[in-house]
Amino acid sequence: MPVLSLQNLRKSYRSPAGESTMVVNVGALTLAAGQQLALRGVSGSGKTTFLNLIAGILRADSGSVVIADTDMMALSESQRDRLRASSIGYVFQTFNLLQGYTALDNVKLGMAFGPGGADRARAQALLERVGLGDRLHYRPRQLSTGQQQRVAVARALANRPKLVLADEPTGNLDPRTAGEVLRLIRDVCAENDAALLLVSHDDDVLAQFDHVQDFGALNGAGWEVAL
Ligand SMILES: Nc1ncnc2c1ncn2[C@@H]1O[C@H](COP(=O)(O)OP(=O)(O)OP(=O)(O)O)[C@@H](O)[C@H]1O
Repeated sequence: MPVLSLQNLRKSYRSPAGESTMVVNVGALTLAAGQQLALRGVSGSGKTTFLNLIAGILRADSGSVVIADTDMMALSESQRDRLRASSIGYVFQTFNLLQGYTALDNVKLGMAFGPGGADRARAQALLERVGLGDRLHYRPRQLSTGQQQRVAVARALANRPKLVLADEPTGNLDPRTAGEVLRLIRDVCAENDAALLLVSHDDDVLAQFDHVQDFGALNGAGWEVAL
């Protein structure tokens, strides 16, 4: 059974002038456990919208998104939130860390709704693995941008999700740290047999993937991807 299976996914936005613009129009995409796919896309091409539809943060106008055996489109918003918390790790472009909490607590909170609940030892081990062993008790505003991004990566991976979505996950890191963080994301996904769907415009990031698709060219034409 695929970890992610979507069909005929469409999403339009209304412009401030009231015109409807279709931003996502994807015919089919299937990812099995352990598969890793990168989508190359320029700014504004709809990549974040696409990931938000898969994560159930946004609701599509039509089409289907199935995570393992659960149809996202059939769920209420709170059910989608629960499914996302238990099965999906999302590394957001803007991190979305909770400002009032330490790095360690941010990772533990990310685990609270997962299958194993909050696990301090695992949270600490992941933060050590992203090079933040000496920043466990720092709050986001006491961390550099790149350090915040690494906390976000640790949080997304903490639950051993079946599906990991990553939106420019290394966009704020220097090339060396970016390479390490990307390696970490890919290794943890491989260890857990998780599927990984990453979007980026960075050629160094894309070069690490065996499977790369051009999102900008293919979205809108109702494209289909099967690895
Ligand atoms: N709530 C909204 N209402 C109207 N238009 C929107 C809305 N959200 C996004 N858009 C438009 O949809 C398009 C795609 O936005 P999206 O954030 O998905 O792009 P992206 O490819 O992730 O870009 P970036 O890499 O710059 O983050 C943009 O042109 C944007 O103006």
